[in-house]
Amino acid sequence: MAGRIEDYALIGDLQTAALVGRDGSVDWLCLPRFDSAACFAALLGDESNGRWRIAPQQAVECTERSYRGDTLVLDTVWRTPTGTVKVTDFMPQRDRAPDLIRIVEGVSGQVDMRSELALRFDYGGVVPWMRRTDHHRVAVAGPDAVWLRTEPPLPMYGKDMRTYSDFTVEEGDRIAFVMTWHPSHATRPRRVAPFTALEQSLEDWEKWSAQCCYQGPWRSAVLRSMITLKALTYAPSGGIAAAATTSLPEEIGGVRNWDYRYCWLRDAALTLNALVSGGFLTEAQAWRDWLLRAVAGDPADLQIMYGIAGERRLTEFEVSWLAGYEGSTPVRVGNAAAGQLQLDVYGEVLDSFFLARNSGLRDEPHAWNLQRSLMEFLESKWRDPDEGIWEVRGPRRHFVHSKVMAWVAADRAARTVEAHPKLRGNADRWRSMRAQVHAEVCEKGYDAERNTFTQSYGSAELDAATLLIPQVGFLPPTDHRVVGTVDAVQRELDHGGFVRRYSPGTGDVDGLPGSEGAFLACSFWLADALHSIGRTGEARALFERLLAVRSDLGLLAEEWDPVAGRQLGNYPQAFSHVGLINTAFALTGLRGGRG
Ligand SMILES: OC[C@H]1O[C@H](O[C@H]2O[C@H](CO)[C@@H](O)[C@H](O)[C@H]2O)[C@H](O)[C@@H](O)[C@@H]1O
Repeated sequence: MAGRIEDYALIGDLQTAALVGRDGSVDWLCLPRFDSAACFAALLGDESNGRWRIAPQQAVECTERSYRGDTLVLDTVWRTPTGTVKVTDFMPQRDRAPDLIRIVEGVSGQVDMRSELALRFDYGGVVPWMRRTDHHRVAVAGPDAVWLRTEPPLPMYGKDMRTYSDFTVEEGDRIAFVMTWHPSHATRPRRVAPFTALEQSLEDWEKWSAQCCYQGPWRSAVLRSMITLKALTYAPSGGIAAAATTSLPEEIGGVRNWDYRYCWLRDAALTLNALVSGGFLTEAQAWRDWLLRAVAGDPADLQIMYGIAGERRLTEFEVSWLAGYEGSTPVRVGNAAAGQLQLDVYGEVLDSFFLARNSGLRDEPHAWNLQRSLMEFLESKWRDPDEGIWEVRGPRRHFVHSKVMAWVAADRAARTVEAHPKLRGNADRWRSMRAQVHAEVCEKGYDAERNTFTQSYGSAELDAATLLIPQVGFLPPTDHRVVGTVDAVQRELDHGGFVRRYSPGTGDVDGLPGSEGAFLACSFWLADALHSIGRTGEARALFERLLAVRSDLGLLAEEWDPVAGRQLGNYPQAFSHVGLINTAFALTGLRGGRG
């Protein structure tokens, strides 16, 4: 059975990522990309759906684990009655084939170890054909091939369609297991030198992390979140995945299980803002280039999300042979939300361009042309109902947050032309749209009796996304409607000291049965809003509560269940880590990720 979500560590090579449990088992890995089929899918089923465990023969869970310094190299340590052993897991940043390297090191005494590899391609459904070739085991099924070897060579044996190796390590021993994926039709992959690759990986990550400009009291939490965001970036294209997994449930046993291994313009724009705030401009440049390629064409064809290389078709289907995380079905691959209209995305994208420009990112003429086309499209669409930031599968509505973000788009476009007169654009028209949106939201999206903005026009429901109103500059934090909204969200969307995004249990809010946990990004937004209205003590207390629910390695899923005291939803999730970074910046008195 899979562990708790927060029991998993993330390792990755900037093209894909693996989740490693406290028991030494890699239970999730998609090869060769984040969104490829998984060859280890025990996370969403059981051991028979593929995993790779290396651990002492006697011990179950490790005694300690940590990332080495400011890197994505994971050390897992077992202290056993006979000795201590360490397993170091990492994926070298890739030139060609992806490698997963696991180095077993004897620390003291002697420990009997076992490696048990069960490869199951196509999301745990396909058992490969295994063969031996000079010091390698090779697993082949359809388009996939995986090569396994050790350095120095160790005997391996096959049993029950798994590959085992039993061995003993003594103090000073170092044995490297190297698993390499490549297309089955290609010639054998080049050999990676595992010990050199380890040194190189440590150096690459330390060098990258050293650029982080945040120097406040929460530096280690901020940097771990930055590293996690970087790990979710698909280096060849600059696309950013929303999370490393599919179908980790928002409710244990429930149906709210979605595939997040894609690039949402919203999540990516917010991620980019956080990276820019942290001093990482190269990623901003890469994502802007990704975006220009992905959305090239008619702005009417803009999707709210794409594949990590810019693919448009993300057809959703259910993986019937996987039993789901703790029985949470269906397991979904693909995401039908790709076909939705979500008006806030335009505001997110224009805001992130605005921030990038103000942060010194090189300007490209076609980047401005793209923003102009997006504005033209939005000018004709902002009055329409949409599916909104929460991607509800019920009927379209006039979501307040969507309209506020349409205001942001018009505001940033007008201000860009004001600041850069050489850029062509009809600032008068955008200023006029900005004024119209503002007036409409304040008239139709605000409930004067309860002194709060609502989820959609005319609705009594609340929405934590309206906490962003002061952050994006729609109204000043001192405005009584902002303060009233903060109070109302605290009163009505509180979930064990954290915040729900809306009330899923009441009425037909999102078209889905069941409930969900507190939404971590929204909880960070409440901390930001509290701080902005001068209630910094409450903001800090909430922020500290949020830091406390991170995993021992500093990772966050999408949601938190305050009753069961466990994380929920896809993992690790960029949205949550972006929230952490922005709140840390705000509470430190530094600029956050908004224009
Ligand atoms: O719960 C309903 C929706 O959940 C997913 O969307 C959420 O995740 C996205 C990626 O992080 C985020 O951009 C969005 O705001 C969230 O609501 C799922 O992808 C949707 O299909 C689903 O309707």
